[in-house]
Amino acid sequence: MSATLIDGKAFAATVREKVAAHVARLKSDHGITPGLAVVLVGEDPASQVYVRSKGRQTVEAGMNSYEHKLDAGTSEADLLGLIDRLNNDPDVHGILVQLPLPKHLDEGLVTNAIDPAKDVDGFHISNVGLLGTGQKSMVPCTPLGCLMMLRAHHGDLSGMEAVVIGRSNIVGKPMAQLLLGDSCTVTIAHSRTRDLPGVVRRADIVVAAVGRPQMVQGDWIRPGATVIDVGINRIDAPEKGVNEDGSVRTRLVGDCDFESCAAVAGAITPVPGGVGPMTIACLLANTVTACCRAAGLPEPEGLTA
Ligand SMILES: NC(=O)C1=CN([C@@H]2O[C@H](COP(=O)(O)OP(=O)(O)OC[C@H]3O[C@@H](n4cnc5c(N)ncnc54)[C@H](OP(=O)(O)O)[C@@H]3O)[C@@H](O)[C@H]2O)C=CC1
Ligand SMILES: Nc1nc(=O)c2c([nH]1)NC[C@@H]1CN(c3ccc(C(=O)N[C@@H](CCC(=O)O)C(=O)O)cc3)C=[N+]21
Repeated sequence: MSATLIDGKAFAATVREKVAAHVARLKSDHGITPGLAVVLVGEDPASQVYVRSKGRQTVEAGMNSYEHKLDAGTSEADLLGLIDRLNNDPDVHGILVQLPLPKHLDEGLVTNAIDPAKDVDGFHISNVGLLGTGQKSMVPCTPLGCLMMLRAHHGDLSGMEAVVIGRSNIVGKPMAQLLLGDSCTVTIAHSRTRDLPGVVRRADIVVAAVGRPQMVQGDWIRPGATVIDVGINRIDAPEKGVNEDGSVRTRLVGDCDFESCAAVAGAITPVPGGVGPMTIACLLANTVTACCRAAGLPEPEGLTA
């Protein structure tokens, strides 16, 4: 491997320290404790892991964590009722509804029911529109975490060729907006893109958000490019043996083939320990930002886009 490893886990720890320091000041100087409400509908095991992790890190940063676990059959009206209560609760500064939701619930409707000022995911159409027009908004956590790592690694990004693979509303599109905001020349690739390897070879910055394990190959990467791997994919790892119940053990991999990409890239994020921990750190950062805006206080520096 010749690439520099961008250590998202370590970077996330520094973001959380900044958040904790700001939270301590809000408490001591203003008597305000930021609060984050996380709503989980159903029992998806991966979602339960993330929600637990979010709750623990929220408390570790000195903030209040409110977890709402609803059963998988919860009606849309009940969920909207909860969101309405959270919107009107002055102790709650950030609201996150864990996605995906069970099929009978309309994700768009639910997301847009959240008060945009408390929308720490940045998924509300108002925040999407503000980001798209270069105005102050709540910025989606995963792309924000990627941007922070890119800025820390490169300094100024202006004029760089960036290729984002994936056009989802939660990762690909907001990532492209942020890179454009930093004056990159941005290409968004997706499943209909012709000659994806050829498109990716142009890039100084590659952000892979596809959901296909180890798809991006080393020979797609321009030598020296920076590779940000957003993918979180669980694959069978028979080399790790079997669980007690006889099922095969698994491991996490990204959307990039780490070995071959790291041999060519200038810098690369690992999976795990890359974008994932930064996503949660940015969620905490957004909660503090939302709290400061609500209180009319100055926002922490370096924690928004
Ligand atoms: N680290 C973190 O914190 C987070 C990680 N993730 C991970 O990031 C990945 C992407 O997530 P998300 O954006 O929600 O996924 P989506 O499934 O919503 O979007 C995937 C995108 O990849 C494109 N795509 C699929 N197959 C190909 C292909 N063969 N070639 C080129 N493009 C392709 C799709 O194109 P099209 O639109 O044409 O179908 C789509 O735009 C997943 O692995 C997810 O687990 C997600 C959120 C947070
Ligand atoms: N409303 C909403 N907002 C989200 O931000 C959101 C969501 N729904 N639904 C699911 C996705 C996924 N996501 C991750 C967060 C942290 C890690 C993370 O910390 N991953 C660790 C590994 C964790 C493990 O071992 O499973 C790592 O990459 O090192 C991963 C994925 C947030 N998401």
